[in-house]
Formats: sequence, structure tokens, C-alpha cells
Amino acid sequence: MNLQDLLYGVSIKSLKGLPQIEVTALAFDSRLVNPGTLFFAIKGTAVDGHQFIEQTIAAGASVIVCEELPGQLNESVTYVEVADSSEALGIIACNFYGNPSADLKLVGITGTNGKTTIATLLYQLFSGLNYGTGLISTVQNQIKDKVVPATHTTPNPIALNQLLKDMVDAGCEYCFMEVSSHAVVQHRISGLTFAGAVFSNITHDHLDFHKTFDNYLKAKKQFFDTLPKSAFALTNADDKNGMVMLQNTKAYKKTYALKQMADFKAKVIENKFSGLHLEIDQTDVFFKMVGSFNAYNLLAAYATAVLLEQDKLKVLTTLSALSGAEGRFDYIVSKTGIVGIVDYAHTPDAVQNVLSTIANIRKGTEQVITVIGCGGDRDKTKRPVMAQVACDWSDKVILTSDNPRTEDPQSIIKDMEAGVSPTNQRKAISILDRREAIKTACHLAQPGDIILIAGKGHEKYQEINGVRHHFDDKEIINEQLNQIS
Ligand SMILES: CC(=O)N[C@H]1[C@@H](OP(=O)(O)OP(=O)(O)OC[C@H]2O[C@@H](n3ccc(=O)[nH]c3=O)[C@H](O)[C@@H]2O)O[C@H](CO)[C@@H](O)[C@@H]1O[C@H](C)C(=O)N[C@@H](C)C(=O)N[C@H](CCC(=O)O)C(=O)O
Ligand SMILES: Nc1ncnc2c1ncn2[C@@H]1O[C@H](COP(=O)(O)OP(=O)(O)OP(=O)(O)O)[C@@H](O)[C@H]1O
Ligand SMILES: N[C@H](CCC[C@H](N)C(=O)O)C(=O)O
Ligand SMILES: [Mg+2]
Repeated sequence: MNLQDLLYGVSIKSLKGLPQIEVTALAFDSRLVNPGTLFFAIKGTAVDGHQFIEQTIAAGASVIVCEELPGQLNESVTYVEVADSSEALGIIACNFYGNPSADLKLVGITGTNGKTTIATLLYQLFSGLNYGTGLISTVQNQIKDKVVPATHTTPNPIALNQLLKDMVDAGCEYCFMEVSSHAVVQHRISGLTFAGAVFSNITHDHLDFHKTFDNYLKAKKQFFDTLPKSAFALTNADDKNGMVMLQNTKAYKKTYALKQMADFKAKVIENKFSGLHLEIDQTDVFFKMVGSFNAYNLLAAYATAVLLEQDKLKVLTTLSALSGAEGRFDYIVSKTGIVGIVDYAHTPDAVQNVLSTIANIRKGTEQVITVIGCGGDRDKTKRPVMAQVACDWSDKVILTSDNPRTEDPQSIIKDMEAGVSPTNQRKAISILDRREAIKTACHLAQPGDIILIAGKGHEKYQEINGVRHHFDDKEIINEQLNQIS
């Protein structure tokens, strides 16, 4: 492809060299550069990609997109100087793949919790309505029935546009994707054409990356600020910051809520282990999904489908039978009647939602035992809060390891222990080994008791010092509960 054809929409500070030069591939990692590659020099969180420019030219790069031109320019190469290489990467990746997002109805879902659930429900719903549908999510990406493993919640622009193009080529009409706050700030979604955006909620997370809650909120809002007039902007009016998303958007504004006035309303009639009974648009519907937080997710999915001009009754009927994403409130009951729940709750709000759901639907006398850890190399400030919330809402808590990544797991647990108040001390014990922690919870449980294993949900690994070891909460709780019975 000609460089000139890739530069539409890119804000260029200076261009040195020929604009007609051939580009055969895109790369933002010097290690992936081959002859004819356009290399993006990006200032990252760990290193500055500009230091690899010479290396990529030696490897055959034909074009360099950068924020600072090197002192000496190579005559066989074209340099494009831009204010923001990440943003240029987003736009150029869209152009390189032929702007596939414009050939789909692409809906982005953002928020602290609920993105995977809402995106997956929409993927399952639209597939159920017989549309060719794609999904981009934390658990996995899908092109119709084909599963493409996910590395990030929102992939980098090259992987993302490749996926969207594959969806178009496979005949997909719709794509539902998660938009993480990292993706907005790092311009992974720049240049995409969205048909709509959905906001679930915003609570404490990712302060390691955004530094302040206000920056985190701004990142979510920025997604709405860049929507076109033709798109819809759907927000949760019950969230304290829900209406902030609509302040400066050009898109047409819609709201959903259980409590506040809104365009789409639902009422929880009953919330049981067997599912939710909701009233939506004067229709009674029995859903398989559990917990009032899922009433929000179901309502968001319903509203999105209606805004995409689907038949209301067909949507509700199809949604009612869906079970959402893997590792979200997945439960098993042992032969002796112990209930084991595996859930991806990894924020204070999610832990509280899941445990308050359990509290609302338990029969009364059973104990709730929670096994919980926090990820390493991620927001440290949520650790004590998650431990305290777990203790407030459980009879017994086992603090354990999650994905320690490069941190010492014992010191992560110490950070959690610091949040346990004196009155909760007797409830909490710490067991470093997650398998042992789950095993202990199973041994402590009596028939009827409920064990929540929080934080890892669908994950099939535990990441320790850059190595992913096979680990599956669901597999372990199943194995342990089977042994007890
Ligand atoms: C903090 C963060 O988001 N980092 C992402 C970011 O990397 P970075 O800025 O740290 O990159 P860097 O290592 O400093 O390198 C800078 C540049 O030099 C390049 N480089 C580096 C080394 C080299 O030898 N040659 C070279 O060219 C790199 O390719 C990069 O372009 O850009 C990379 C490419 O897109 C991402 O893979 C990487 O994700 C890391 C692995 C990550 O863990 N990200 C998580 C936190 C994340 O993105 N999470 C969100 C939200 C999760 C959720 O809430 O669901 C997600 O969307 O998944
Ligand atoms: N609408 C909601 N409000 C609050 N908590 C929720 C909601 N939906 C799900 N949760 C809780 O948050 C957990 C994560 O849900 P989900 O995976 O859908 O969120 P996510 O936004 O995709 O998370 P991530 O940022 O990791 O991608 C669930 O396991 C559940 O405990
Ligand atoms: N998408 C979330 C995943 C957290 C899951 C938890 N198991 C952890 O490792 O912290 C994040 O990157 O913050
Ligand atoms: Mg997700």
C-alpha cells in the first residue's frame, strides 16, 4: 500500500522523504519489523520506542512515524513527524485495513464493571437473532463461531483492525467490543467508526495507570466525546457519573436505569439463585442471570438492541435464556449441598455487588466463605478496600494470591490485611497458595454454605514473574467439592 493512502485523517507536523513509498506492514515493536514495514516510535510506560528507529531502518523499515525526528535522516526512508504516534497508529491502522469498522455496526462498551458481561450478552443475543456477529472482549474475541484468543480487553490498533477486517470478510454485520480506559488514553480506538457507545458504571480501579479518579473518569468521557452524530450514547442514569458521559457528546443521548427516570427502565421483581424476574417495558421476563447488578447489564443489552432497531419482544425472549460470559457468577452445588461460586470480581464495587447479591438470596443460616486475592503490578490502593468489603459481607475470608505478576505475593496479602478492621480480624485468615486457600474453604464449609472464589473468573492461569502457570478456580473448586462428597 502507498504511504499517501494511509495518511488520511493524520495530523502531520512534518514529512521528510517521499509520500509515495510502499508500505507492506505496520509495526510498533521494533522486533517485528521486516523490509517495507512502517514503524511507529511510541513513548511507552516502560521504554521510548524512538530509541529503536535506527534498528528498524537496518531491518528494512520504509517509513518511520515519530514524535521527534532523529538528528540524522536516512535518505531511503520517509519520516512522518506527528504530535502523537499512538494516535497516528490508531488512524493509520484503520486506513491500512480499509476502515473495517465503517462496514460494521460497531458498539463499544465502557465502564469499570460489566463490560464483558454486556458485550457477551449482545454477542449472544445478535447471534441468536441470526446476525453475523463479532465480539471483542477480555475473555475471548469471536468472529461468528470462531474463537480468537484475547490478549487484552481492547487489543492494540493493528490487532484490532485486523480482527474487524476478518469480521467483515466473514460476513459479520455487528460487532460488540469492550473499550477499556487504557485503550482510550493510548488511542487504541482512534479512527474507528462507532454506531454506539454504552456506559455501565465507574468505581475504584486502575489508579496505578490513571493516578486520579478524575483522570479515569475523563478517559471514559473522552470515548463519548469523540462519537459521531449518527451514533447513540447510552448511559446508566443510576451511576453518580453516568450523565457526565453525555455532557459533550455529539451522539444522540439515551439513558437506562432501575431507580432514576430514564428512557429504558427495569424493575427487579425477584432476585433468586435460579435467576432474575424483571419487568422491562411493562413486560415480565424471567432471566437466567443472577443478581441486581446483572439487571443493569441485561437492561443495557436490551436498550442497545432496541437502539439498533431490533424487535423488543424478540430481544427480551432471546435475552432471557442467556447466561452471559464465562467466570461471572458461575456456580456449582456439591452433593452435600455446598454452593461454590466463581466470579471475576476484582474491584471493591464488584466484590460488594456479588456478596450483597449472595446476602439477598441466601436462605438465612448458611455461612458465606470468601476466597480473594489482588493482582500484582496493578492498582495497590484497591487492595485494603477489597479485603475490608469481603470481610464486611462474609462470615469467613481467606486472603490469598491472585496473579502476583512481578510482585511478592506475600506483600500483596499484607496490603490486603491492612484493610481488615479490628472487628473483622477474627473473620480473616491468609493462605498464600491459592489452591490451598480454596481447599481450606471447602473443608470449612458445611452443607448449605456458600463459597465465593473471587477475582480470576474465566482465567485459566496464574501469572508469576512473567510465566503463566495453568490455574483454574472452577476446576479446583469442582475437584475439591467432589472429593468432599
Ligand atoms: C500499561 C499498558 O497498558 N501498557 C501497554 C502499552 O505498552 P507500553 O506503553 O508499556 O510499552 P513499552 O514497553 O513502554 O514500549 C514502548 C514502545 O516501544 C516498543 N518497543 C519496546 C521494546 C523493544 O525492544 N522494541 C520496541 O519497539 C513497544 O512495542 C512500544 O511500542 O502498549 C502495549 C502495546 O499495545 C500493550 O501491550 C501494553 O499492555 C500491557 C502488556 C498491559 O498489561 N496492559 C494492561 C494494563 C491493559 O492494557 N489493560 C487494559 C484494561 C484491562 C481491563 O480493565 O479490562 C486492556 O485493555 O487490556
Ligand atoms: N453492572 C455491574 N455493576 C457492578 N458490578 C458488576 C456489574 N457487572 C458485573 N459486575 C461484577 O464485576 C465483575 C466483572 O464483570 P465483567 O467482566 O463483566 O466486567 P468488565 O468491565 O469487563 O471487567 P474488566 O475491566 O476486567 O474487563 C463480575 O464478575 C461481577 O462481580
Ligand atoms: N482486566 C483487569 C483484570 C484483573 C484480574 C485480576 N485477576 C488481576 O490479575 O488483577 C486488569 O487488568 O486490571
Ligand atoms: Mg472485561
